[in-house]
Amino acid sequence: MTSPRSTTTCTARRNPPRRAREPPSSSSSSSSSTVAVAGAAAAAPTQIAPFPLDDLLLPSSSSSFPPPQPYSNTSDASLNLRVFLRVRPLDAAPRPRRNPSGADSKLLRGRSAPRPKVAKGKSGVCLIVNSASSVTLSAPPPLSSTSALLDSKRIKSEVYNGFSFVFPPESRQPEVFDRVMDPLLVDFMSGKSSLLVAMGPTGSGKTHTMFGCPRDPGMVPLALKKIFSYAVGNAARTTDDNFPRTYYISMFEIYSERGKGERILDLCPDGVDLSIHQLTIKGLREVMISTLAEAESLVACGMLKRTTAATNANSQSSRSQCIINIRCDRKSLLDGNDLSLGSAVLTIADLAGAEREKKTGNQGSRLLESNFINNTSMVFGLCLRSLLEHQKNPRKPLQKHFKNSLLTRYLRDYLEGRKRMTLILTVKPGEDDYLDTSFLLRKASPYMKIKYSNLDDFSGLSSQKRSNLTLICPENFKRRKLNDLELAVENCDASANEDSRESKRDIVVDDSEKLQEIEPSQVLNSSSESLATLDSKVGHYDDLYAQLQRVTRNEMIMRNFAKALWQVLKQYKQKLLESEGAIEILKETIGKKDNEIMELQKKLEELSSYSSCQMPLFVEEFSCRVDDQSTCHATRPQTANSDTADSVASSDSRWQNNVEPIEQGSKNVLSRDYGGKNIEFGESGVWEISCPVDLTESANDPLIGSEETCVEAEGVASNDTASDLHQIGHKEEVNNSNTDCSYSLVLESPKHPAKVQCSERLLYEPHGYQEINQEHNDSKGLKSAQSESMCNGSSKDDDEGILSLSGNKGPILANDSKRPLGSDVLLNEDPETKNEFQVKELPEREKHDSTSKPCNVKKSKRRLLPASTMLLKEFTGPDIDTDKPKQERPKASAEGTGRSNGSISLIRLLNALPK
Ligand SMILES: Nc1ncnc2c1ncn2[C@@H]1O[C@H](COP(=O)(O)OP(=O)(O)OP(=O)(O)O)[C@@H](O)[C@H]1O
Repeated sequence: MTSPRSTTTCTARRNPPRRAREPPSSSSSSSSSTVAVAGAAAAAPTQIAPFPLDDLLLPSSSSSFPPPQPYSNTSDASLNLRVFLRVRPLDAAPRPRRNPSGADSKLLRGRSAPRPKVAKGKSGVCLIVNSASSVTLSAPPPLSSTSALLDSKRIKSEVYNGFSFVFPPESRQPEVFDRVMDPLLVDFMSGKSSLLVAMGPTGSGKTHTMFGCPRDPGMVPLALKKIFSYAVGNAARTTDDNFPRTYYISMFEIYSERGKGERILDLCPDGVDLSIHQLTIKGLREVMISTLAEAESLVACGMLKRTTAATNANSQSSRSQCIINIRCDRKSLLDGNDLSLGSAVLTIADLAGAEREKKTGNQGSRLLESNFINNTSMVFGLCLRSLLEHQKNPRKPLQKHFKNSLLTRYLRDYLEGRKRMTLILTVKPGEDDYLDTSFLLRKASPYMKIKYSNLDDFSGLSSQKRSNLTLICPENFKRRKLNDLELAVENCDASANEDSRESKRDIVVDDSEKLQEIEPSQVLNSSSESLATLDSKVGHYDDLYAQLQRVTRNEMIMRNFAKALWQVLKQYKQKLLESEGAIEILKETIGKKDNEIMELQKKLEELSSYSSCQMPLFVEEFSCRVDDQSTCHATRPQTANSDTADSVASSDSRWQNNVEPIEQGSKNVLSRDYGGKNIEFGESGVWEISCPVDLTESANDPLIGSEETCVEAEGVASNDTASDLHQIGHKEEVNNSNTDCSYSLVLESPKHPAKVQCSERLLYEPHGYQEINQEHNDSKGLKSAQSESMCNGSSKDDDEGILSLSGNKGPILANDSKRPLGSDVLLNEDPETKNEFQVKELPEREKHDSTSKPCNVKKSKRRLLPASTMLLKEFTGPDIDTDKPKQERPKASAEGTGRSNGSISLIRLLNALPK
């Protein structure tokens, strides 16, 4: 093992301080004095004296600030990122010592300047401290009237609130330490890692705040002092819970050499260029420190090694981002086992300040350095801004800006909110610094809204893994390195601390025996190789982990999809079952209905057979009553090609049988039917069925129900399976005879031979029936015709010649053979066709006319003109306006019978007919 003291002996400043050109600002004197101090420090490379901490460190109790609280124990409000603001004195001359009689008083004697005060309203100042958490930034007054006009709309002053604390220019380092670093140290000692970053424009005092100078030490030396005072105190108190702590320091800087990309340099003595992989910096030396002196020497050595250069803005401007890690390793010595309980790392980052080319006057390589510095500052700010926006709106992804610079890659856990970070902003209050100060405050003040509410839970597996690796890798390297170093130390420095070496040799006793036979360089090489192998494995594990995450996510997606699909399928299955149930119910219903239909059909058949056998009433009623002796014919006399099949037998036995004489002398019912007879059509075509009727015999019969006489016909296919015959017309012809009428039906015959039954009824009922419903089924069970008449009972008043209607309900009986006076038939005197039922085929023209009126049996019901009206029209002329609406007709007859003139005339006419 080596000691920090030994590493300081080979100090060589890589970038020796150069004297800067005189900056234009008024702080030139202070700069030169600072350089003088720094030069003095560099002039004694062999031995770096420890910082005079004791006489400068103010006890917390003597400070006006309250005692420090660890951040982790504070209230919820303090869970935000803590942003401190430190205002550099306008004239940053070295401050007078509190105790001028101290050891270093010679350096400052005679050069002590009064502490610069920034008074409110004092000219030359753009930043005024309002309170402990607020400042006001005022734009400097314009230089000329023209620019005053241009700048008239510029914001004159801005107030920035919410800082964790604002350190005024006169504040001293211990005060800053108490406020900023002490709480971090408390957390650090209790095992929590944290980061302190100093940000600000060049020359604003970042390095001064972090490292200070021998007379005015900054946060790092003060923290080391506190750490070791704590360690000594605990050692004096025997043990610290049986958990002895071991501290290590590692330092490195990230810089850019002539703009050739970023590099990492180990700031420890004999440090070399390093590389970064993930969060691990390969080859970074970590030196164990056991005393304050060792630590201070190591830090001083690193500061001397850090790249600095003089610019117009800062005589010793940092040209790199410097990072110091102080690691505390706790071990358990219980049961004699050396078991690590984990490490906490306190990271302190002194960033190079953003700079303007105009101010720094940089050229060449310095200018390239400026670009690198500004770029790193910008990426750092972008990371924090992205974290803030992500926390404000979690739907916004956390941008991976950290990839754009080595510094942000190394500090990724802090920049993504997994570990606590504290910012200290340093600004210059001069008017010349207005732009830099304004830029910094505008950019960085919102960062105080970043929250650390879920520090413990937020670190996922990946983060945890990275953290472990970060801790493990240096530890492994350190162990191997320590073995090597210990061997070297054993050979060259036998008077070193034997106890310490012995204890460490015990830790690695097995390895050391082997390593004694190996050259140190070989050990180093093998260590580097092992580290490289480990790094590659880490990379491999990272890839595996990323793949695992992808697979897990895909699995979740597929699982959810399968669940949703399963639900849909279940719903469909349920619906299917319901449908099947409904189908079963319907099937049962259909079966029942089928049974009912079968029963009804059976009943119907029974009724049909009964009616054909027992009740010839229908046949009789639908028989053609041309006369008792005549026969009916269905003919086609007028067609050209009707020679062979013109005349069709129309008189069958049933027809003849059906034409039975009815009770003679009975005038109760008179029915005249066209139909009931079967006429067979041999060919398809349009046929006309006509029957002349002699009305002479029934001229004196009382007429009832004549107004509602209907004619229906139905074609029946010969095979009794289909009904294709259509009534497509209805002809009525009136001849100049009051005894003859001709009634025709125009039928369309199908291709198949068919039978036709047609009927027309005129009912006479002196004593009356009000309603007659008839239904006919032929012997083959086919419904053939239906006729319905409204009839009223009637009585004939011979004296008056008036047919009075009245009646009772009753069945219709068989008719007599008297020809009725058809209400809707016309008189025809044609002797040849008299009493013949003819079937004629219509000419083509008439076919078209007829077929254009679709007619089927069911629709053939129509309301005919009352027979009385037709007859009266014929005989009396148009005097009787029966077609007019009822309200336009005369209300009552002259006789006061309440009957219409038409009815009276009809009755008179009927009475006048020869019997
Ligand atoms: N609070 C202060 N009190 C006294 N002197 C200060 C204070 N802050 C800064 N200075 C002095 O100002 C000069 C510049 O400070 P410093 O080098 O720390 O600036 P910086 O921000 O680190 O600049 P850069 O980013 O260029 O490195 C130094 O000489 C330093 O001593």
